[in-house]
Amino acid sequence: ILRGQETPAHQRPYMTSLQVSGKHICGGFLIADQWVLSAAHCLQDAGNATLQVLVGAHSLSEAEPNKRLLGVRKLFPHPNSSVENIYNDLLLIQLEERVSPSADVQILPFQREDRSVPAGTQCEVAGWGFISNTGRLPDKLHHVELSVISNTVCNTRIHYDGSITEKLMCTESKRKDSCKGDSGGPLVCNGVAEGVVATGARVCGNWKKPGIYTRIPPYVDWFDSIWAAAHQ
Ligand SMILES: NCc1cccc(NC(=O)c2cccc3[nH]c(C(N)=O)cc23)c1
Repeated sequence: ILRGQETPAHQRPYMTSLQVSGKHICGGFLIADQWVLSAAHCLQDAGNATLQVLVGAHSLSEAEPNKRLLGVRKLFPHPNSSVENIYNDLLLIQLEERVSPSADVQILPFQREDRSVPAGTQCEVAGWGFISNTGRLPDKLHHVELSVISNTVCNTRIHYDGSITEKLMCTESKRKDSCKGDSGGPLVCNGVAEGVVATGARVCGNWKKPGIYTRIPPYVDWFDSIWAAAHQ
């Protein structure tokens, strides 16, 4: 998170850290008591190493009462996700066990209505990703408030020149921005998850490269199909 602020401890209790060998690689968030939503591109950084999901954390290193490092039962990268492009960059993670909700571990509701978030809406994103372009990683959760920009503006030549589909959305990236390590985290607008941080351009905080987020509503049927199969 560039030019945001350290989050008051446990104030975003839905946030999870996706870890490989005890190292934070991506964000994610609890959408049910055994399910986390993140980004498929995060698996690129994982290779075939063991993935774990940290819940209930503020600090990545310090002991905290409700902090739990959980195993992964099954990974469901979106079938149309690809290393080649930014489309369908979603990963559903089935945890080894159900989490018990607490002050520090809560589910975040996601948007089911497929209506675009109006340009100018103030949303927020949180994560343990880069807090500087030189790649400084924080120990504690950060968040930043970002303004939504329309896909029309985001598709102009100076920005993404037509590559932003209706399954993606953009936020301003002038100074404040999400960055490497924030991928998979939620874009929260009016208390509801509307998007997931996509591994955007290789730059952060450059107004010419707005933040790119995978919109959640277009994928609700996919979530439901996975859940139906898992709970048969
Ligand atoms: N909203 C922008 C946004 C959101 C999420 C992820 C990213 N970027 C990266 O994942 C990334 C990947 C590789 C090298 C990189 N170097 C840098 C950098 N020095 O800033 C970023 C990256 C950018």
